[in-house]
Amino acid sequence: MIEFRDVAYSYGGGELLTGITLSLAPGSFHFLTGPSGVGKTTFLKLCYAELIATAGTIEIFGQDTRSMSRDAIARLRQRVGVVHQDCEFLDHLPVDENIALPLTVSGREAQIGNDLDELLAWVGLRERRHALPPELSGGERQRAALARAVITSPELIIADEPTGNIDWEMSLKLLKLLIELNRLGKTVLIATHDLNLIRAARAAQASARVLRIRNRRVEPAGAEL
Ligand SMILES: Nc1ncnc2c1ncn2[C@@H]1O[C@H](COP(=O)(O)OP(=O)(O)OP(=O)(O)O)[C@@H](O)[C@H]1O
Repeated sequence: MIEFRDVAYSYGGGELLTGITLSLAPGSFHFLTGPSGVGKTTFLKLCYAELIATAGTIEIFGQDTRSMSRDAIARLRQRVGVVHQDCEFLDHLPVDENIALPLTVSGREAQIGNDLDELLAWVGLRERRHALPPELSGGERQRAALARAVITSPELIIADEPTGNIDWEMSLKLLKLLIELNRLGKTVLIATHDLNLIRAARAAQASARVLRIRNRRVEPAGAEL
């Protein structure tokens, strides 16, 4: 699904990431970990063509991101659901309209009906559907962001520190949702610094793999995690 071949990325100074060769198979479940500032968000952005490698090749869904047109990148993004670290919403729109936004803005309003009701129930926000984003708790925001990321039925789900600001119980609920998505065949990639979350995931989903950024490289983590 995603192939990195000798990839490097630099924001203009020295290389932040270098020598990355790896692949994420369809249906796999990966964590990406490493201390703050090592480049986790940058790596995720390379995985959905928000950033283009400064050296090497990245293929997403079999397409080389360096040679893709803007339209092709826009089409590729429709196959990826991203839960961003900051979980921003349009504060003047209720939760359900925010979740449906990816369909509304791409002219697919007709799809909203039942899908949205099911999704609200799945993330436990049916009762909160008319609330405005500033009225939501941290956990509710994260679940709304996950619902928004998956409403278009993406094949790949990328979440950047999805449990960053929420308590442990809520983190486990969110993890359960991500594992369910993986069991439905979605490929899942989660950046987190929370090693307990990784341990909990491995207990529930034995095939979860862990990548770590160290010395500017993304590599499989050892058995210590
Ligand atoms: N647009 C940008 N321009 C220049 N430097 C950037 C840009 N975005 C990120 N950086 C720098 O690249 C480095 C890696 O940032 P990144 O956000 O990828 O790390 P991270 O591991 O996700 O950090 P955190 O865990 O704190 O979110 C940081 O030093 C950051 O300041």
